[in-house]
Amino acid sequence: MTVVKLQGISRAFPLGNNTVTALDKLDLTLDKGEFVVLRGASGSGKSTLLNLIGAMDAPDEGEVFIHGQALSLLSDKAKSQLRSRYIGFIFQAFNLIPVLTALENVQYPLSLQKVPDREAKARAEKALAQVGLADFVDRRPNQLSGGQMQRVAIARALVTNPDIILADEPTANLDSETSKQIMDLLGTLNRETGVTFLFATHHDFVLSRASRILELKDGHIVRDEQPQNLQLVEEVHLGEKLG
Ligand SMILES: Nc1ncnc2c1ncn2[C@@H]1O[C@H](COP(=O)(O)OP(=O)(O)OP(=O)(O)O)[C@@H](O)[C@H]1O
Repeated sequence: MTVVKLQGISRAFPLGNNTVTALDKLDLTLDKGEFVVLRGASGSGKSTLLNLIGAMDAPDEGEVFIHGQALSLLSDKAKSQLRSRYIGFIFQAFNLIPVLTALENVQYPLSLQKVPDREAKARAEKALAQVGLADFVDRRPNQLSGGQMQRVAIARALVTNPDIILADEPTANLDSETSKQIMDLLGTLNRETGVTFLFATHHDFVLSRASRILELKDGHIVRDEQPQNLQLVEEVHLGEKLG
């Protein structure tokens, strides 16, 4: 099932008297359950792409479809409803609310959806248990490690049962061991819940966990591969070397 479709997307930003083209006539389809890594040098357009899919920004040309719904036809209110219903976000800086406990942070998106308190609390507890934080529900962000804060942020993204979770460098502020644990957790959640993940990252160890690897360069997708194919390519090269 297609969750996201981008058709002929272009996005440019003004820079002095010039414009910088961040994305250039880009097409992309993401299906339910994919675990997609988005790579590319700094400035290649990764964040711009995530912002467009997350309905946080609009393209200059082309159309973004979420569940077949063209975003350009929606009012701001309808867009934020669609965002809250179908899309979860995980940020590099965690973006937790400091005065709220872990439980309250995770409950927050449900209160925006007007889910009754009791149900919201039960769902938030379940999401925190899913990320291994059942014993930390009453802690505030400053009483948690970086890895634990990112787990709270993951629980907050999951709690609304989104179809897709967008993550911009989710492991950028974590040490490598914690980053690996967080990636393993995202992989497990992807398999268990079927949620599609799309995350921008510079970390190479993530590649072995991906079901699809996209690479952006100068606003274009220059690579779109499944790891099995990658392995095949590596084997062929190896075969060539051995042969
Ligand atoms: N709000 C903006 N105003 C002006 N230029 C912008 C804006 N947002 C992005 N750009 C430019 O668009 C291009 C793509 O930026 P983007 O942030 O999408 O890249 P990125 O791949 O996410 O980079 P990084 O890995 O450094 O986060 C860059 O040249 C950037 O300078």
